[in-house]
Amino acid sequence: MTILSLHNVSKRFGALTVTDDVTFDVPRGQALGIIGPNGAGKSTLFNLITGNIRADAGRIDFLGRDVTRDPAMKRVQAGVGRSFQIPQPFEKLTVFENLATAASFGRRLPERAVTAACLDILEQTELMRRANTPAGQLSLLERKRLELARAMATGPQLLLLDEIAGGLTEGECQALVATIRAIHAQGTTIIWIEHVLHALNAVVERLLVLDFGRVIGIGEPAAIMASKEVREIYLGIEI
Ligand SMILES: Nc1ncnc2c1ncn2[C@@H]1O[C@H](COP(=O)(O)OP(=O)(O)OP(=O)(O)O)[C@@H](O)[C@H]1O
Repeated sequence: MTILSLHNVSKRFGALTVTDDVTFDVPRGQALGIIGPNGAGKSTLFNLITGNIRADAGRIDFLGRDVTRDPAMKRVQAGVGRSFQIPQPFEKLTVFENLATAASFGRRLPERAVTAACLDILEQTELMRRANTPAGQLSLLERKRLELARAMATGPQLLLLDEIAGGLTEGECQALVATIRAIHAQGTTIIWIEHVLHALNAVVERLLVLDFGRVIGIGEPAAIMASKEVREIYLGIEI
């Protein structure tokens, strides 16, 4: 079953076409990676899927329903969860309070259920021992974990991760990858934008390549990375 479909979606900022006639499907349960040079339009694609910006043309279906005109809040409640490239926690709130805020925003749950859901996510994201620490005191890896946890707290069926591995050491990156793999193994569909290709390749089953807002390839990661067009874009970068 398809969880998300984009049909001929386009977006312009002034004279700049940032999303150019993008069409693709994501089957439920899949992990899809999105790669492409800086400015290719990757984050814009996420903003279109979450409803943070509106498409100029085309249609977006989520769980079989046309959500193209739905506001962001409605899409969160329908099951679209998202982490941001730059973590945006409430610095003075504790890790638990940050999660509880995200959980009550994303799901209409009674307070006890919110607490249970948050405890589950703290366990999954290895933040339990930091539950009562203000977000502002976390290490970079913990901030990334909190960003992931906040996205999970909204109860997503589709989890969008925006460059969550950036800036981590190799060891930290592997630790975060293990957590994301475990979340995926439990059935959450993931779309992950990432420049750290080996992290991406440890999780995703399919890769989409974006360049100047256009999809220039989508398919099995090894085949995509071997294609001439992709190698040209990444010329000089070790992949
Ligand atoms: N709100 C906006 N108004 C005008 N231009 C924008 C806006 N948002 C993004 N852009 C432009 O659209 C283009 C694509 O940006 P986007 O952030 O989607 O790229 P990206 O692939 O995510 O890049 P990066 O890998 O650097 O994060 C860039 O040229 C950017 O400057």
